[in-house]
Amino acid sequence: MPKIKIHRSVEEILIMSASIVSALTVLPFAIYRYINGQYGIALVEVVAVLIVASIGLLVWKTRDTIYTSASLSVIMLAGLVALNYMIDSSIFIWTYPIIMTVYFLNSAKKSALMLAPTLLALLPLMYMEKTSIQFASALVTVIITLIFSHVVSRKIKQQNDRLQNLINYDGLTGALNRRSLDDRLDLLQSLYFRHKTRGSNIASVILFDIDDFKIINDTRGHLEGDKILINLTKHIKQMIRKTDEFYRYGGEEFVVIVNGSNLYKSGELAEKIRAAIENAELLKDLTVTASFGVAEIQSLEESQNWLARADKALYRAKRAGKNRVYLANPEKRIDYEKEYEDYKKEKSRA
Ligand SMILES: Nc1nc2c(ncn2[C@@H]2O[C@H](COP(=O)(O)OP(=O)(O)OP(=O)(O)O)[C@@H](O)[C@H]2O)c(=O)[nH]1
Repeated sequence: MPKIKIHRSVEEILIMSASIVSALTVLPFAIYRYINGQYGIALVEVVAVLIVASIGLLVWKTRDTIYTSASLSVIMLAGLVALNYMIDSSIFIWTYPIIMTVYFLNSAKKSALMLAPTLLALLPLMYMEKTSIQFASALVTVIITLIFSHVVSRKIKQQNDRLQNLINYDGLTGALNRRSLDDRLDLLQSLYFRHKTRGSNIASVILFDIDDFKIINDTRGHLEGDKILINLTKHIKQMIRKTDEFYRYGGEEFVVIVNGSNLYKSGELAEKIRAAIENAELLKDLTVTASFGVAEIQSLEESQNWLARADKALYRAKRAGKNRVYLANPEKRIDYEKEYEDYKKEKSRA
């Protein structure tokens, strides 16, 4: 059985670490309360530890980071308010690291929305229990922490977005690049492998390659060739659904990931794209065509193998005369290996 490697995202690692650290931080306090007979408080803390640990486990299993980071934050904030009221306002000191953790886990806007009611709930207690000067200093320090966390979180997000753009998008066409394709295929493959309900995680790849692009470049020039790649990208982005993803795999090769679609449905989409390319005037007075290979996700397979099956189907389409769609049928165990190797040898000699 092949071993499927799972590459965890930074977000997953952050949430799992935050849940472990939170659970381990609160647990000794729960034990301490229990030993001192504060059973109610110990119970709240144990429940918080269990929920927080479950959230970490959920991320590990489902790889969802959006809902789990929000849930983790809500639990921490609810625990903070509950313990402040159950013990006393000495617990308020935990507000500072919790504000930072919430901003660390969520967007600045979401964090502000979660923190506003929490702080409003804590203020009456602080007002009642603290002297005016203590209340004022708590208020000022919380506001400073909030402003600082908010500004830093927004700045990090801006820089992160810019960096993600550079890392994940192709500079010429603006399509997603090969690096993000590799990550995405890995994720889809591992989700498909892990989930029992396979039907909901089905996906297919359409890999296509512009026909005779070298000749187009040689006759019309490289800049005109670039225009074709740019126009083709615009064209296809308008054709596919919001849930589909479009990538430039390299050179004149592109990939569409069709989420929730089987081999035959994706084959139909590939045929639509093929006809659209042929009929669109991507460059004046020139008919551009492309050849397609389509492969459906299958279990117990490395993601690169999934793409390689589409690649083999694409080469068969090229060999059969180009400007056509071929499907990689997972059930049909025909050995295309030799044909594929011969074709590659032939290509490298040309
Ligand atoms: N204009 C332009 N050309 C590119 C770019 N990237 C790769 N190419 C060219 O794409 C051409 C690909 O040539 P081949 O791999 O021989 O493929 P082909 O001519 O399309 O032939 P078939 O695949 O057999 O149809 C090469 O001439 C590359 O220089 C690019 O970003 N812009």
